[in-house]
Amino acid sequence: MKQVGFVGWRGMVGSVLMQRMREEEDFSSIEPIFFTTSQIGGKGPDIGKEIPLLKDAYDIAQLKRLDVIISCQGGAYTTKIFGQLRRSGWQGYWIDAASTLRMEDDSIIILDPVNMPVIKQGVHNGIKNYIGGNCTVSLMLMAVGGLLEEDMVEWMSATTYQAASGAGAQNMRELLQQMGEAHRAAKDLLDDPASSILDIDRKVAGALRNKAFPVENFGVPLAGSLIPWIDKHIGNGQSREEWKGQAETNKIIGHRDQPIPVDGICVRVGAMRCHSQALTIKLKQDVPLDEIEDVIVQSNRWVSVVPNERELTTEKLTPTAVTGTLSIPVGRIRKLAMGKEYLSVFTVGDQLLWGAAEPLRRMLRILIEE
Ligand SMILES: NC(=O)C1=CN([C@@H]2O[C@H](COP(=O)(O)OP(=O)(O)OC[C@H]3O[C@@H](n4cnc5c(N)ncnc54)[C@H](OP(=O)(O)O)[C@@H]3O)[C@@H](O)[C@H]2O)C=CC1
Ligand SMILES: N[C@@H](CC(=O)OP(=O)(O)O)C(=O)O
Repeated sequence: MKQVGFVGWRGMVGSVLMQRMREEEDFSSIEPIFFTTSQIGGKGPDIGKEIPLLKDAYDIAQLKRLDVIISCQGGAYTTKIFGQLRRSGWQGYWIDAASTLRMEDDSIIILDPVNMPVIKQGVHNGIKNYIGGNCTVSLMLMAVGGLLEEDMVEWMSATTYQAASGAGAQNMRELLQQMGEAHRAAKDLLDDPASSILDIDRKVAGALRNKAFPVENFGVPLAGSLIPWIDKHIGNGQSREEWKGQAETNKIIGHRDQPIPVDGICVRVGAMRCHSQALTIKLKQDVPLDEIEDVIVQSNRWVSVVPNERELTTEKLTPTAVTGTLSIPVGRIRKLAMGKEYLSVFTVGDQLLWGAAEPLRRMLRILIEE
């Protein structure tokens, strides 16, 4: 059995990974060893079988014994440990949720329902580093990867509606605190059916702008508002999250020589853990909508088409409907007024599942079944 080390298993992404691995009984075919940066000698997670106590995630000698390491610990850990480990001669497989190594030539971005041939070729060629993609990119490709695979797309533009979870566990908590504060400010007026809605609105706006409003993690209010910037500025007016759209998409599908343009605006909204995206797709030619829908639904078994009707859309194409599931609904599919090659699509996906943990556990399976 392969010895597999887990670092970052108790964080938010790591916990979702543990849950999925238990559900899929992945632990039965490996010898798991759990690591920590802060609780050496403590107890690991309950995985339904005996495991050793937690080992030091900075102990290169321990890490060197492993066949595979899965890290959900974050980029700082990868930056500190990965180079040392490789320089020490370690030849094992490194599977990582962090973005640090994604664009390196000796790594593959993993999203097997979309790029299994690229992954298989990588394993065959001796590539040892397999990195989960950016959540927005992975969810977009789970939704419309079929159109790219069929070479139907000239360019794509995404406007995203990204959940608080993408910014971390503390940010999810802060969003809820902000919601509570906004409600508290208006509660007395809300309880009075005769109160004026404009008075309620004024109270809420006052609370959001108050210096005491909890913004330690987001920096500004998200509840009752939105934030049209995610991650750093890369210097050309684009945010790093927006840059990843084209860079990672083309690497995932293996199109690095003639990249398909992908660009747009990434926006944080007050959803908990589902990212949504409105995509404008310029097709290479006019294709009827029923053919487009066929290509989308046939591309993987998690994607589904929601008919472009009001009731079905509001019921099925929302973060509330999708959260905690692997479903990738795609809806609002229609041609835009700009012309028959201009397609509009809306999609929703759980950013902790397909956007983070699921590609990692599936990559481990691929390696074990090799
Ligand atoms: N959040 C996201 O949506 C995505 C994140 N990623 C990547 O995954 C990395 C990890 O993200 P995320 O899971 O959100 O990070 P977390 O902050 O939830 O967890 C990271 C580590 O913090 C330590 N930690 C300290 N206090 C606690 C606590 N109270 N509860 C749990 N863990 C604690 C744990 O390490 P220890 O046990 O060693 O103390 C844990 O492994 C990111 O840095 C990013 O690179 C990738 C895609 C999406
Ligand atoms: N940046 C994403 C989450 C994330 O972790 O992305 P990446 O894995 O590319 O750093 C978000 O905020 O929603």
